Amino acid sequence: MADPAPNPIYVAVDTPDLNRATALSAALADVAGGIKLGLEFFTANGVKGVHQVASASGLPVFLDLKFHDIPNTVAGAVRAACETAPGIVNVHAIGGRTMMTAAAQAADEGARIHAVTRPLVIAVTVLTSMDQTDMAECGIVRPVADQVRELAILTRDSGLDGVVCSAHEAAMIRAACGPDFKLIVPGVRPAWAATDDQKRIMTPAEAIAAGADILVIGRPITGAEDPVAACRRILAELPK
Ligand SMILES: O=C(O)c1cc(=O)[nH]c(=O)n1[C@@H]1O[C@H](COP(=O)(O)O)[C@@H](O)[C@H]1O
Repeated sequence: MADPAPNPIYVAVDTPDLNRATALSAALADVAGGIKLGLEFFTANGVKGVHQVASASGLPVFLDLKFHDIPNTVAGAVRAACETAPGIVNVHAIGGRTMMTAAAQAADEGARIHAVTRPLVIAVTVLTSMDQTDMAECGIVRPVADQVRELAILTRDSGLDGVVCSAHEAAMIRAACGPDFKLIVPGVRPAWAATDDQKRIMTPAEAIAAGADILVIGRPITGAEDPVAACRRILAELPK
C-alpha cells in the first residue's frame, strides 16, 4: 500500500514566549505536519529555543529567517542555522543568483559540519502581505505574478529546492519549474478566519488544489481558542 500523503500543514508559531511555543508545538504534534519558527521566535530564543521546540513536538522545523545579505554573510548564516537541524531554511530570492548559490552550497557544508540532514533551501519570491500597489511603491511595476515567476525561475536555476509563494502563483510555478520544485505557501486563510495583514490569500483546499506542497498557517490556528481543534478543522477541509 502507498504511504499516506504527508500532512502539509506547518504551523507558524510566531511568539517570543518560549513556554507558549513549546506547549503549543507539543500539543500540535498529532495534527500538524511541521512547525515554522520565524524571526519573532528566533530573535527572542535563538538556537536553544529551536532545539527545545523541535524536541517538544518531534515535528520537522522550517526555520524561517529569510536571509537577505551579501553572499558571504548569507552563506555563514545558513551554515550556522544548520546547527538547529532544520528541515527547511529560507532566503530572499531578490538577493540574487550569487547569494542563492552560496546559500545552497552553505547548506551542504553546514549539514556536514553539524552532522545533520541537509535542509531544503527555499527562496521567498514576493511576500504574501504585498500586492501590486505595495510593489509599485518599491519601484516594481510589472504584474506581481511576473515578478514571482521570474524569481522562481532564478531560484531554480541557482540550485535551490523551491520557493515561498502565494497560492495564486503556485500552478504557474509548478508548470515553469517542474514537479520536484517545492512550493511553500503562506497567506492561507480558511473561509472562517480573518485575513489579518495577508493580501494574496487562498483557502487551504484551494492552495492544495493549486499545487502547494506545504501550507504555512499561523494565526488561524495559534490565535484560535482551541489551536488543536482549529488545525484539525483545516486538515478536514483538505482534499483527500
Ligand atoms: O517565509 C514565510 O514563511 C512567509 C513568506 C510570505 O511571503 N508570507 C508569510 O506570511 N510568511 C510567513 O508565514 C507566516 C504566516 O502567518 P499567518 O499570517 O499568521 O498565517 C508568518 O510567520 C510569516 O512570516
